[in-house]
Amino acid sequence: MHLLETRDLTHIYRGDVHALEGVNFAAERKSRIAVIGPNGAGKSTLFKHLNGILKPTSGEVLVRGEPITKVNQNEVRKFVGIVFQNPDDQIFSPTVEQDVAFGPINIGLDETTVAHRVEEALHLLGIEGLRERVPHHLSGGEKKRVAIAGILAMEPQVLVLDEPTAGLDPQGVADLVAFVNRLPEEYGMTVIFSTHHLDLVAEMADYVYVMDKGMIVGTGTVEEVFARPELLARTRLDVPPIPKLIRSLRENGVAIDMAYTYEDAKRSFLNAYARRG
Ligand SMILES: Nc1ncnc2c1ncn2[C@@H]1O[C@H](COP(=O)(O)OP(=O)(O)OP(=O)(O)O)[C@@H](O)[C@H]1O
Repeated sequence: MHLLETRDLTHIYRGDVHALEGVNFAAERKSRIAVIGPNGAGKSTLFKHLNGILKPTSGEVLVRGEPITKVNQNEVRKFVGIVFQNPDDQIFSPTVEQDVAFGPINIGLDETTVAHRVEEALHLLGIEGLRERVPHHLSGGEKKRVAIAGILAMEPQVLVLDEPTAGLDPQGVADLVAFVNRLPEEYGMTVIFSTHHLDLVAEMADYVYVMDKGMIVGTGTVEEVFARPELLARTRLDVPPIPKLIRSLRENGVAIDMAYTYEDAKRSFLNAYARRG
């Protein structure tokens, strides 16, 4: 049994837009999953099915093995939290603090629990200083943190992030990566995210689903997917510079370990250098 699963999921929007066609997707506990693919591939549509915002045209979504249609809506929302691409779509309270409290209040938690969860979420995102601010007056990156805090305050087991780095500055991206990477080990959470930046896949995922035209066209570990440049090219994505350089060096006879991130590459280069004596 998977923690979260879609079986033959098909979604046709009004106007005969075939956004998803027979998608089989599965996520396990504590996994970090990237969903990649070009604009319009169906990533956001898939995500909206994962907590029942959309209803399938055909196929089904299963939460811990149970059809989502049989699970109480509140339970589903507690289980799977989605942070949308545009934070303006989910921020609407007069202050940051109230906004982060909105979800927990809505699922009927008592005042003390709500206060505790809000504190923890503000702290985790490092935005305690913004608590009295009007969300609509915040910068894009600040709003993104507020949106994530609002979802985390629900303590979901699955956190879905739709293009989480959109609008973040480089330090904001680094902070987000470090923060998200702690969630599986420290909180037992599963993280599912979409991105157009393959560097982020290397930094933040263990497993990858490649989508194109509403279908899953490839899956595998980061290593497996990056080893298939033709698959990435088909979806208008390219292998990032670090693994590309290291692969090229290996093909040219340099004994160096494969690496996908900056830190791993540094280690590989130093090891190769040391081996040369
Ligand atoms: N509400 C809607 N009504 C009709 N068509 C829609 C709707 N939302 C999305 N679509 C269409 O469904 C397809 C999949 O869109 P979706 O937003 O899921 O793709 P995506 O992979 O998330 O794209 P992006 O990378 O641009 O965010 C696209 O052709 C899009 O135009």
